[in-house]
Amino acid sequence: MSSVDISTIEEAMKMANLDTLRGYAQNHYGEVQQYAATEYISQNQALGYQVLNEPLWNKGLSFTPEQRVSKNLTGLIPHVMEDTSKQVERALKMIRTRQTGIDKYLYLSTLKSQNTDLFYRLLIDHAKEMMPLVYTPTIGDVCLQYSTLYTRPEALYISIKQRKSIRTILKNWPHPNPEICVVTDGSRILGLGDLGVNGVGIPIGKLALYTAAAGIHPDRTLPIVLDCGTANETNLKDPLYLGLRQKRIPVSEQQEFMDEFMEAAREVYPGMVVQFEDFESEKAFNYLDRYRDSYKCFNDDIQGTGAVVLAGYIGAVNLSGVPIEEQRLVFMGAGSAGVGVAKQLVEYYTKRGLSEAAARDKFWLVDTKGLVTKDRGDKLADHKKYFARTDNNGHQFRTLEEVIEYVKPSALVGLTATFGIFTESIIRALKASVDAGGLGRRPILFPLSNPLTKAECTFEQAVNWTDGTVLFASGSPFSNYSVKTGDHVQTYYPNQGNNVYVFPGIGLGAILAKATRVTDDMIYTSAAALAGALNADEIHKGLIYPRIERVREASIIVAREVMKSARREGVSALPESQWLEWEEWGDPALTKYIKEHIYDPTTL
Ligand SMILES: O=C([O-])CC(=O)C(=O)O
Ligand SMILES: [Mg+2]
Repeated sequence: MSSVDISTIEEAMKMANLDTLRGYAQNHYGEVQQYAATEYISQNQALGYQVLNEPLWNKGLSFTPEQRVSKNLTGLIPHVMEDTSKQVERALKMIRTRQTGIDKYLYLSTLKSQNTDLFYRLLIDHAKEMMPLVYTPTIGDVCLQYSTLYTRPEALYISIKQRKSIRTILKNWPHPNPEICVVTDGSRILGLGDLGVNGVGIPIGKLALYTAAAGIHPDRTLPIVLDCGTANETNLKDPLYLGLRQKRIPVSEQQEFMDEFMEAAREVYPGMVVQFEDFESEKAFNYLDRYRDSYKCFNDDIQGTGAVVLAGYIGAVNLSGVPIEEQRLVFMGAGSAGVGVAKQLVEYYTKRGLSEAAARDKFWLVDTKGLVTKDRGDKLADHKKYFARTDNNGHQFRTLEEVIEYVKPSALVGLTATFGIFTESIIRALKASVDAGGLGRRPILFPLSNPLTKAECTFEQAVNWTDGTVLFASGSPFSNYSVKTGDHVQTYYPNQGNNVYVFPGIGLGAILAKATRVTDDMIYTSAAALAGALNADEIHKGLIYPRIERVREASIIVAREVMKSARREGVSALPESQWLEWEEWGDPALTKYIKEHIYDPTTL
């Protein structure tokens, strides 16, 4: 809580002893300051090895000579005194000389468990290089190998066998009052399928981003995996697998387990926002529907992905030369993310004045059986029915090629978890259909599946097969691509349309507004806020998202707008007087409040 006015607490220290400081803090400070005061007391009382072994107190080699004496640290650390930047330099050297993504991840994970400030300094200041190591794509490999990589617990593991003890388990978490929980059942980890308990890497990674991108205090985050068995045969056969060695339980049994979990979580941590992550589609939609009106929760894959793609789509349409009324979108993939994104875009169109039916008409969803139509003859999953087409005159379009030929889309979105499914002929057909509408028009192509090994096409392919005209966003990060013709080098910049641009801000906004629900408008607002967060340089470069180095700035803007939406929606439990004050002073006052309430790693 470095943003807390420690000098004031120090003043309190002068006038009171440590015991009365706590009372002083309770009487005079808000919750955050109380937390800081407690931290302050603990830090000042802890000595020697205890300080070094507590990642939030450990300052590595930055302890001053006085601190080394007063905290009994002399001789426990090397003699040199270094500032943060020197220690960041060492960490960077270490990471850059490791050979594999996993090795780099393991180093970072150890650092995180030993020196919180240093880890987050590194992650925040070197976001472009570090985020892919802590999150997608590396986290995908980590989850695949988690049973082997495991050395220590970093999350709560709640198995169906422990149904009766959910409250006890939640209370066993060592940090008081978590504000945000990311929970998965491991059933659809990125595009990698059912990884069972090994999917826990996702909540861990997402919560590290909550801290790096939105400044939620690391001690206030809670990763959880619900172990309901797994359909993954490789895991079940692996003697080192860490989860329950049984097939996934039936959906109805998991529903009861989930009900119990949600109730217990609210009872034990009433202030906590719950983010559902990487549940397979049917459960993802069911749980969101079931809990959204009575719990503080949202689904990142449906709503977070929906919002981030909407933000990018707004930017892309502006650059595409294809007027919004003429846009026609083909979605390859009709799972939680595909349908979630399409619905978010429908909302965008309806907000721009289209009827819901006219908006829905702009979307053609394709799954493994072809175009999703009402009369296809198979039993459509409930979440697909909304988008089932009726304009096919009894004809079924079985392949993506046929659909593109029929629809002549302006935008193609991929959420299939199938590498390379956007082939050269498909991408060229997309370009041709956009070109046919007039000169200077640009195709929108979003291969969004994660990690990179599941991306529907690469950035290089997209550029080459559209003669450089593509407006591109992928879920995992691709590098810039340069093409040399004679002496001229043309560099193309990809966009990363990843939900990391919105979920941290949605969570932070909901927490700070003391939202009792996460409403559709809060999600929609996060997209609009992100679309408006680009700076002049990014607009000049033709980007549709802020550069990833600016994710923290973007998250603060997203959080601010989400807070305001919570207030408009009547779900903010903050006192009216607080809102009136912000209304009087406007965005700068609210932004200041947010900045004062977020964690910023101490830099020495
Ligand atoms: O984790 C990511 O990078 C995006 C995401 O939610 C997913 O692919 O499920
Ligand atoms: Mg996800």
